[in-house]
Amino acid sequence: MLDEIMAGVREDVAKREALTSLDEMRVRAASAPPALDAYAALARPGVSVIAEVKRRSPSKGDLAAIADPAALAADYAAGGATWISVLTEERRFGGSLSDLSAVRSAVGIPVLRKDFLYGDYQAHEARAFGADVALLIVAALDQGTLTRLRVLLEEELGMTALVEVHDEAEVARAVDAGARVIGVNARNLRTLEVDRSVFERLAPLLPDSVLKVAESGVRGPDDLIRYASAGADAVLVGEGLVTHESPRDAAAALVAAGR
Ligand SMILES: O=C(O)c1ccccc1NCC(=O)[C@H](O)[C@H](O)COP(=O)(O)O
Repeated sequence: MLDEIMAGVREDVAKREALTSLDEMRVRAASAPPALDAYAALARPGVSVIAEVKRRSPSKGDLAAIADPAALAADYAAGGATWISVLTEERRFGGSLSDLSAVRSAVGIPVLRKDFLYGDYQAHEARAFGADVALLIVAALDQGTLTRLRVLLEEELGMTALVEVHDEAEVARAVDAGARVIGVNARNLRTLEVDRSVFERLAPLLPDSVLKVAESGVRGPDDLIRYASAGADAVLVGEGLVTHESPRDAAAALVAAGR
């Protein structure tokens, strides 16, 4: 699944880079307003909620017809979310960079670009379109690229890197790359099944200094409480919010449970 997604992402990035060069994207990133301190926002007491703008997914197909991603993000922020996550991958998730910039304009809290980054172009693009955080998936990157992109995002672009792992070996690689925020994704990339016990297994391996994000499988407050008792500092929630009749109320209920 990951290889198929990456192949499509590479084709799409090549098309965008043919229109706007890396040099031009660097200039756009450098002229964007400074990134918000997403790390500090997540480090506050309690379990934070990262609320995701997610239209569809490989595992579930269409999830929600999101006509106005900015309005959805504003609802999440009003519900007390700490970050907004925006899926920008187009082919499998129906996202876009337009969604990212619309959300950026609508909220004053940190915004995560959730995509399949493999190179400098996408990192500069994330910053140029207003992201404060970008996802790095360990399984998609060799160690040199993982470390280089983490440094580019955090030390050059002033952003925060959310480094995503699925197993013990990837935890070691994320720590070696200097990750300060690590997300454990409970969704198996081969079977696409969600197993919340993966967080319970991997969280004890993460250094105390690292902020721990539990990704996938939060359908309501009970799931947040389960992740919290295993040491989560934050939960990242997509389907459970976008499919709710009131995403704002659903976000608020999670935020209340996380306090
Ligand atoms: O959601 C998927 O089907 C998926 C498949 C393959 C790679 C990534 C995938 N999802 C990205 C995510 O990590 C989730 O959107 C995020 O953790 C939220 O998960 P959920 O709350 O279960 O929608």
